[in-house]
Amino acid sequence: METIDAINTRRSIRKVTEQEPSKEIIEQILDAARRAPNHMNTEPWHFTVLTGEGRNKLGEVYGKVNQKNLADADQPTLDAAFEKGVASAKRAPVIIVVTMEPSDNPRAIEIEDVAATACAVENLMLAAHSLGLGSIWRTGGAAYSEEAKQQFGVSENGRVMGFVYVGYPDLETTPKVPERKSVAEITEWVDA
Ligand SMILES: Cc1cc2nc3c(=O)[nH]c(=O)nc-3n(C[C@H](O)[C@H](O)[C@H](O)COP(=O)(O)O)c2cc1C
Repeated sequence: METIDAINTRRSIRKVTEQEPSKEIIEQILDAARRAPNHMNTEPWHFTVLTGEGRNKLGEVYGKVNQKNLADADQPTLDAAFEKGVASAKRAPVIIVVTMEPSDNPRAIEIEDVAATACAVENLMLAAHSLGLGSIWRTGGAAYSEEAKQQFGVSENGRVMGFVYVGYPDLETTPKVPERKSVAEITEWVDA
């Protein structure tokens, strides 16, 4: 697939089949991720690939965050909220937890490390699409929780950037193309 076609046709894929992509194909998309631009070559990204029961690591985070939002609930309600979280982390056969540690180079700027990691995620998603996989970047409150930082070994200054769900698209559900502003609406040309 041409790069321009991959960019123009990628969609966030919310529904995928249970078929687990091979380790080789996941390594291929991670290889694309690590080629993203990054100022001062800080390479601030890290990827934790969850498959099978490994997805419970994220499920536990979702579960605990669900429970935190239920002040004064009884035990059965708390248990159900936890189980709902565990089930949420089974929505794709592979989930890639993307974390970022800011560089210790005193000249590095944190937002640039965040930007570089976001570029890596886009590379990853475009590579996935070009190889026939579907993906979606998910965050929600869980990504910004202390529980997630602890679970995935992120330092105080680091960040959980999100959870990229990967699998083979369930072809019965065609994602809607979100409306986008035209190039003219978002662009100003200055030539004098
Ligand atoms: C930083 C970030 C976080 C996102 N978090 C979520 C999320 O938590 N849940 C979700 O359904 N989609 C999430 N998305 C996907 C967007 O909803 C999606 O990109 C947007 O609707 C445009 O659709 P497209 O990716 O198909 O072009 C996220 C996207 C980004 C960039």
